[in-house]
Amino acid sequence: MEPSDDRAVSVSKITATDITKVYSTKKSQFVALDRVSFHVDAHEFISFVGPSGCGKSSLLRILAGLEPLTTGTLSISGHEIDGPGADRGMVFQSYTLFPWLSVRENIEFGLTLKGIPLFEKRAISDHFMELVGLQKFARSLPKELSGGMKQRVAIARALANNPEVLLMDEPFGALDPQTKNSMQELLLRIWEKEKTTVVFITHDIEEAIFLSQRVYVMQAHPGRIRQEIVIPQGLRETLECKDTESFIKLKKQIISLIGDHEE
Ligand SMILES: Nc1ncnc2c1ncn2[C@@H]1O[C@H](COP(=O)(O)OP(=O)(O)OP(=O)(O)O)[C@@H](O)[C@H]1O
Repeated sequence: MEPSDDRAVSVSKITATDITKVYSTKKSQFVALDRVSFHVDAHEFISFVGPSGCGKSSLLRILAGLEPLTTGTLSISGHEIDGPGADRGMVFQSYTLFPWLSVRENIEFGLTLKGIPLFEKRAISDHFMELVGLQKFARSLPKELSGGMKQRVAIARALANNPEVLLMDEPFGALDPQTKNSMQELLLRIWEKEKTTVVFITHDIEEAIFLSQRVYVMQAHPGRIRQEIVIPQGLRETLECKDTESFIKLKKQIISLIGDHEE
């Protein structure tokens, strides 16, 4: 189930050291993130969970280069992040497809901007449409798709640009439970196949345990990392694993970690 990733020889893809984020207004300052340090190795799937307001989205926006950090350092493959870049693909909760473009055109959007030749573009979009099971919908417009299908296009579009890291902010948060489950299985399959490095943000503790190799549990006021939880290998084989004793035990452990700090 795990990709052939020997942690002994793996290199940190993302290194964050003592990141602080302070939002300033004319009258006040608000510390959203306080000395947050973490690392993500190449090909790892990492999640951040925590109560509302703990700074999860701020952290992802900083990783995406959409928001500057206040102090600290943050690098991807040794290069400091100083703005958005093609090395990072993003998938948000809200559907961000271009409504006037077909599924194929949405997936090819970044490739068109890069001037990739047509035959190469077609091969890449074919591969990713197949990966997310949307070959039959190549010509459909986003308005003709369900929420789950739109997110599959968003994932395919992000991956088509061959990013070093895939950043996902509650991508399945708006989906019904059944669709959410099938999207989680699909994402896990894609991750195993493509060996993408993924940073995933979610409120859903089950989702984080099911998808991730490690989970960073955050606390709020100010936003800090409370604990790093390593998910045991072999725990997350199929969706049924969510009903096993060890899965439920881990879930309770994370809930109590978050709960302790919400009082
Ligand atoms: N642009 C901003 N200006 C001022 N404060 C902000 C800004 N963006 C976020 N904050 C504050 O920073 C804190 C962290 O916000 P953030 O959205 O990162 O948390 P979150 O963990 O993603 O929350 P949620 O799970 O509810 O989405 C919150 O208290 C929020 O009000």
